[in-house]
Amino acid sequence: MTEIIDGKAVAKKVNAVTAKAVDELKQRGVQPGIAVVIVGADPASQIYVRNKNRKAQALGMYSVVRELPASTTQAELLAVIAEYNADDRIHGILVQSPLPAQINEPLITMAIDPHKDVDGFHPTNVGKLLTNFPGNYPVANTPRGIMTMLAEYGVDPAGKTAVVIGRSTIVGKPMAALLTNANATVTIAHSRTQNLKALAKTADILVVATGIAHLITGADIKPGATVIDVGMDRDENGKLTGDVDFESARQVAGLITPVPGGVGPMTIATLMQTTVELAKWSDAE
Ligand SMILES: Nc1nc2c(c(=O)[nH]1)N[C@@H](CN(C=O)c1ccc(C(=O)N[C@@H](CCC(=O)O)C(=O)O)cc1)CN2
Repeated sequence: MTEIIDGKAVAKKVNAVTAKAVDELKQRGVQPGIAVVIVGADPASQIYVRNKNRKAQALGMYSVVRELPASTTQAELLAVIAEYNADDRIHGILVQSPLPAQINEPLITMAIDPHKDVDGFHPTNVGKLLTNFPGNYPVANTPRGIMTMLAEYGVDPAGKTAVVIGRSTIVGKPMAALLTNANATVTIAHSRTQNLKALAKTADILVVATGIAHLITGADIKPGATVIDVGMDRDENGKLTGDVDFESARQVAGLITPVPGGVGPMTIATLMQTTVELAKWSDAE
C-alpha cells in the first residue's frame, strides 16, 4: 500500500513545537524576530512572503516585511541587509528568491550575517553543512523540512540509495548533503544527466526538484521507493502540480508527497523553526 506523506500534518506538529519554543524564549526576554525582503512584485513570491509573515506573527514572533520595487539597485538592497544585520530585534534575514536581473544574488547572500542567515544559503553555513561540521548553524529549509518528513514517516536514509534530481542551492545541493550526512549513498542528477529515468529507478529515496511538470512517472520509480516531489509547476489548466506524475507514481511508490500539501507547507514551518533556533543560539552566545 502506498502511503501519502501529509506535509500539512507534519508542519502543524513542527509549528506546535516552535510556538512552545517562542513562549519559552519570550519568558527569558527574547522575542524571535524575522525580516523578509522582497524585491519586485512576482505574484507567487508575494503569496509566500505574506504566508511567512502571517505564520511568524501567529507563532508570536516579531516579523517585518520589506517590499522593495523591482528597480531596486544592488547598493540599495545591500543597505537594507546592513540595517537588519545591525538590528538586535532581528534574528533571521531572508531575501525572497527570485531576484530581478540587476541584483547579484550570491553577493546578497554573502552580505547577510551568517548568524542571521535563516535560509542557510551563506557559504559559511553551506560549508559547515558539507563538512558535517559539529555545532549549530542554519540549513536550507526545504531540504531540512524533507528530512523531518522522512524521519516522521520512519524513513532512515542510512545505507539507502538516494537520487536527487536538481542541483540548486535552495534544494538539490543541500538535500544531497543532508542525505549524505545521514549515510545515504547519494547521486545528484540534473538536466545534462544521461539515462536520467533509468537512474531515478535505482533510487530507494527519490527527490525531484526540476521545475518540469510530471517529468517523473510511475515507470521511472523503483517499487516501494520513497518519492519526494519539490515541484511547484502549473499544468495546462493553470493548476498547481508537481515534477512527479502523482497518479501513476502512487501506484508504484511506497511513500509519496503530494503537490500541494507535501513539501511546500514544510518549507515555511521549517523556516519558523530555524528562526527560533537562531534566536536561541544568539541568546546563548
Ligand atoms: N529565500 C528563499 N526564496 C525562496 C524559497 C526559500 O526557501 N527561500 N523557496 C521557494 C518558495 N517558497 C518559500 O519561499 C515556498 C514555496 C511553496 C510553499 C507552499 O506552501 N506551497 C504550497 C502550495 C501553495 C500554492 O497553492 O501556491 C504547497 O506545496 O502545498 C511555501 C514556500 C522559492 N523562493
